[in-house]
Amino acid sequence: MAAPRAPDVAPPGPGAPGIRAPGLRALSFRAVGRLFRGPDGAPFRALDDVTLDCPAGSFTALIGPSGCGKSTLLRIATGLDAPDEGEATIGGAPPRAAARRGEIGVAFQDPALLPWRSVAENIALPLDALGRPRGPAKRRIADLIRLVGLDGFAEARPAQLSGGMRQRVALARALVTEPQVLFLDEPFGALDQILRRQMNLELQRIWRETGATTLLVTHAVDEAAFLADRVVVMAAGPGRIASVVAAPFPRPRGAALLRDPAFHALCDEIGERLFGARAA
Ligand SMILES: Nc1ncnc2c1ncn2[C@@H]1O[C@H](COP(=O)(O)OP(=O)(O)OP(=O)(O)O)[C@@H](O)[C@H]1O
Repeated sequence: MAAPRAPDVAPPGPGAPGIRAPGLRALSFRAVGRLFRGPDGAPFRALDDVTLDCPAGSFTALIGPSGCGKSTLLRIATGLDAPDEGEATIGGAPPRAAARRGEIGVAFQDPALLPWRSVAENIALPLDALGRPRGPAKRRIADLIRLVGLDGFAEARPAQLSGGMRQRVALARALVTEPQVLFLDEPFGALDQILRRQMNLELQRIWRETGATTLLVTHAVDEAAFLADRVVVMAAGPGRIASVVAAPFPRPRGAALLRDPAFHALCDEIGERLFGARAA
C-alpha cells in the first residue's frame, strides 16, 4: 500500500517566549563527498554526492544501515569535520561560523554529563565553552529545566538521575545557546521502548516550542516516522541518499498516531526502502 505523501513541510509550532530561537536557519548539503582510508590503507567513499535541503524550522530524520555515513554527515554539518567535495551550509554560511555564534545545538547517544556539576551547571556548559557569562542565562536555564520536565532537579547531580532524565539534561544543554539548528545523533538509542516513546513526545513538543531546524539520526523507523516531516533513507558503499519519504501527519502528533494504519503503512514503506538500501 502506498504511503501518504505531503507536498510541503509542516510549519513549526507556535513557539514559547524565551525559548524559541530568535532567527531560524536552513541547513543545506550540496554534493557532499567524504573520503577516508580503511584499515588496509585503501581510500573509500564514506559519503558520495549527498545533496539535501532542510528548510528553516523543519524536522528531518536520517536513517540507514550501520556505516552508511550518518554520523559523518552530522559531523560535517556541525563543523567538526570538513567534506572533501561539496559543502554544507547553515543559513548560507559555513557550519563553523554558526557554531562559533552558538547557533548549533548537539545531543548524542551518550549524554556525557560532568558528574561533579549540577543539572543547571551541566546545562550551562556550552555557554562556558563560548565564553558567555552565565548570569544573563539564569532565567533561560530555569525555563529549559521546566521545558524538559526536570522541575525541582536544578541542583541534582547526574548520579541522582535516571537515564531518561540525563537525556533530558543533554537536550536542555543542546538548547541553552538558543540554537537555530539542532543535531541529534541517536539521542534515545540507549533508552527502553516506553521511555523512548515518552521522550519522542517531549522532543516533538520542544521542537515545536523552539522552532529549531532539526536533523535527527536514528535506527528506529517508527521514531523517524513519528517525529520527522521527512525521512531520509541512506544506503552504504558508498554512503549516499537512497530516497526521501515524507511523513505528512498533522501536528501535534500523539500516541494515537502509533495505532493509525496510515502510520504503519508509512513505517512499512520506510522499512522496505531501508531493506532495499541494505541489499543494494
Ligand atoms: N575518521 C575516520 N577515519 C576513517 N574512517 C572513518 C572515520 N570516520 C568514519 N569512518 C568510516 O566511515 C564510514 C561511515 O561511518 P559513520 O560513523 O558515519 O557511519 P554511521 O552511518 O553513523 O554508522 P552507525 O549507524 O553504525 O553509527 C564507516 O565505514 C566508518 O568506519
